[in-house]
Amino acid sequence: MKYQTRKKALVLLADGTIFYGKSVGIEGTATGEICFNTGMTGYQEIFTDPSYFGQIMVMANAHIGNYGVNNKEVESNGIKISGLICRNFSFTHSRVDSDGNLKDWFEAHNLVGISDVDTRALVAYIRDNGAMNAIISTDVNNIDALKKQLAEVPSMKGLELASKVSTKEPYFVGDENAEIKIAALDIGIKKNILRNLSKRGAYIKVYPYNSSFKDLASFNPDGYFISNGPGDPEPLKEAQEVAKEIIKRNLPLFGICLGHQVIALANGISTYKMHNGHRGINHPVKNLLTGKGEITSQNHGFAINREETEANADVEITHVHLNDHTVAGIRMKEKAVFSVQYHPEASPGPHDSEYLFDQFMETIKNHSKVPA
Ligand SMILES: NC(=O)CC[C@H](N)C(=O)O
Repeated sequence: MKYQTRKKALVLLADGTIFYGKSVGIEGTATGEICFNTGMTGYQEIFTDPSYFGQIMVMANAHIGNYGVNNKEVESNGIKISGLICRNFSFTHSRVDSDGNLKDWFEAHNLVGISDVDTRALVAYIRDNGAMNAIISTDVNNIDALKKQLAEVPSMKGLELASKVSTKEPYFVGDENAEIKIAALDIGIKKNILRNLSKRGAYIKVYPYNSSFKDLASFNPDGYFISNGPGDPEPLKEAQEVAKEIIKRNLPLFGICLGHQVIALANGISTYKMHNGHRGINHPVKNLLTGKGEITSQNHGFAINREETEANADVEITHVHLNDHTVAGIRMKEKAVFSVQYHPEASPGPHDSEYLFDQFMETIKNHSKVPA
């Protein structure tokens, strides 16, 4: 392999802490909220997950890039993280069905990445000190200017980001002759959710983030879906309005992650920013309805208020995160409405929770049998 001269680069945290590393190829500066993912595989799916928009990703896995990239393993139309921090970046890769290497892919998408960072120390630091903004840069001699630039980066709390990643125009997925029609509100939707719905026999129309209930209802769907996505759920008033209208009419509704938070807000349950979110592919969740455990894929920095959920007469907690007992899933007692804080579509991650898509299809089928 040709020896690469690699520029020194740094990570500057909002509290002034600095970690040094080397540029993985693209020189420049990137900003965002720093977060870490503990998954040992699935980097390409993570980098393209729209829920990570506006975040600098620290990969806890020691090796990134070693299996290259594959054009099919994407969760959206491009890289959505704002920058990458890792330990060892592999400039060569080995995998039969790869379409190229990660460095070229980063260059094609203009992504700033830093390797050779002591990611174990950095992950422990963020874990202990909580989520905060950061700047990564190859401009290592200009720390005062970087500090100024970092001070301008908005806080994730209160930040609306769905509009940055949502589709501009509605589009369709699946077989138009399918038995079940679903209207999906795209506030940052992952492709694997659409794959999971279409492979279960759904024809889906995906709507932009600011669509109204009337827009979605014009498709005459059998069920409604509100997607995952980036940012704080609180400012997403239009999406909350859509959820309220669906709930009012007792129509089938399933929400994932940001969609789950929107459904909670529509029920008057508040959300809060966690000290440090859940991001990884081995998070244990208990299904309180079956008593069974699930190993889940997670990616969230906000959660819904547990006390308010328990006190809400219309809502019941169905799933609990076993590490910290945060709410991982809810359903509405008298309605065909349920949601989870984690990712049944995984990608990456284990498929223990795929049954939730089956449950959604069943809910829709049973619901349509009930006379209106
Ligand atoms: N994956 C998601 O939908 C994340 C939801 C929200 N942006 C959060 O961080 O909690």
